[in-house]
Order: sequence, then structure tokens, then C-alpha cells
Amino acid sequence: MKLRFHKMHGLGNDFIVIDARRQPVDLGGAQVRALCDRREGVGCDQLILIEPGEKAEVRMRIWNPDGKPASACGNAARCVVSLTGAPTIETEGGLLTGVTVDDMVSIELPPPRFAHDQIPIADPVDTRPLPMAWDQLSAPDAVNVGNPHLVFFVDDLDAVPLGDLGPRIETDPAFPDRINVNVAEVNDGKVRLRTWERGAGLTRACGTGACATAVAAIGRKLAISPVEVEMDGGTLEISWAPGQNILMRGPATHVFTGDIDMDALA
Ligand SMILES: N[C@H](CCC[C@H](N)C(=O)O)C(=O)O
Repeated sequence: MKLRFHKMHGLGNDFIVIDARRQPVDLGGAQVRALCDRREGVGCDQLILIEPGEKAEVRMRIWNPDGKPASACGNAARCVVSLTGAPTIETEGGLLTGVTVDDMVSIELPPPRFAHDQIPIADPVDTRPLPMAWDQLSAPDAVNVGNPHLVFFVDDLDAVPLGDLGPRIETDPAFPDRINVNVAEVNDGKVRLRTWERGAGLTRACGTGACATAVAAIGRKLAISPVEVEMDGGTLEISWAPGQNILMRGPATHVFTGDIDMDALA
């Protein structure tokens, strides 16, 4: 059985996008893992399924390469708006609005949440900052922007072994749903960010990670909105004020369209 897909990315955070608005597509965890595999499948940071929306024009479902579902994906949301022109997207993490202007896509996300049970964090603890440490990373902000994020601020981003600390923090029992791990360095209000993504590992950019990090930096008065968040794959502009929605602006790139032979998948 052939399955048509779009290969897209937002600042190098790459996606398989399957448009299932005309005919339903049902993928199991093993098929998701096989599709996301960079050698035996197509390869991606997340797999995205577009379906008809109930509360919005389209519904976006997200899976990480580990085969587990995710509730939000900022870079992919820009790709879905760019591909479909849909002004509203329904996700498990909330209702998004989007618009493309001059090749840049702006996405509005619901207000961030900070309470321990909204992240979620198992115990009733402060979240800004969270009184926990893993080696040299300590006292992060915990922010839910539709999915769960920790944001650590450090003086030297390049000195942080995120490939080692990321999986340890992601899978810490303190986080019942696991968590995305962001480490940021702020100089003169400009943010540089690297992210270890839950279920995906190190990525070249993370849209929701950039949103969570900008929210934390503004909250700590380390930066003023709109915040330029620079990642390995490029820069996003994030705007936010306490109690408000989050606005993320950046590119979305369509690379190619292809057909998957589902019977050939491992
Ligand atoms: N790449 C995505 C984040 C995916 C988050 C996913 N790893 C999760 O489990 O929440 C983004 O641009 O926001």
C-alpha cells in the first residue's frame, strides 16, 4: 500500500507530514518508528498526521521517533499552516492559530502554564525555579506550552554535555510524562538555545522549546519581548507577556513529496 507524504522542516527540525484529510490513516507505534528511522525509513524528528478538525479547520497529531505521541510541535505547526493554509489547528496541547506573511509563518499558542500538576511534575513543588539539579544543571523553570519543558540558564552553553544529561533528565521519575530539556545562554537579551527533545534527542531547533525558553527568560527579566531565540538550525522570534498567548514567528520549508511502500517497512 502506497502512502503519500511531504518531507518538511522548520529550521532543520524535520518532519514526515501525512495529509489524511481525505482518507483516514491509522499508524501503530512500530510503523511510526519504522517511518522515522533515518536508514530503513524516511527519517524525521517527528511524524505529523493532518486530519479534519472538529474545533479547528485541521487537527494535527504528532509522534516522536520512539513511537510515542506528543501533544505539541511548534516547528511542525508552521509547516502545517504553510502546507494547508489552515488558519486554525487543533492539537492535544491546545488550539493554535496561524498565518503566512512574506514566507514567514506566525503561530499563536495558548498561554503557558506553570503549576506542578500542569507540567506535569509528580510532587507539589515550585516550578519557577524547580528546586532540582542534575550535575552542573540546576534550578530550571518548568513550563508547559502545550507540551512539557524544562529551561536551564547557563553561562557557557557549549560546555554543557546535553547528549549525556538530556536523557537522564528526560526520563527522571519526577516527570510522569517525561520532559523536553532546554539549555540556554542569554547575552544582552539575546537567547542561544539547545534542546534535548523528549522521545527524539538532540534536534537542530525546537519551536515549543524556543517558546518555553523565551517565556522563562522574560519571566526572569533576562530578555524583553519579542525575543530572538537562536538555535543550531536558525532563529525564531517569540513574543509574550504574562497572562497572554505566545506568538512564534519563523520559516517552514517543503523539501519534497514522496510515496512510502508501507509493505516494505520493517
Ligand atoms: N520539535 C517540536 C517539539 C517536539 C516536542 C516533542 N519532542 C515532545 O515530546 O513534546 C517543536 O518544534 O516544538
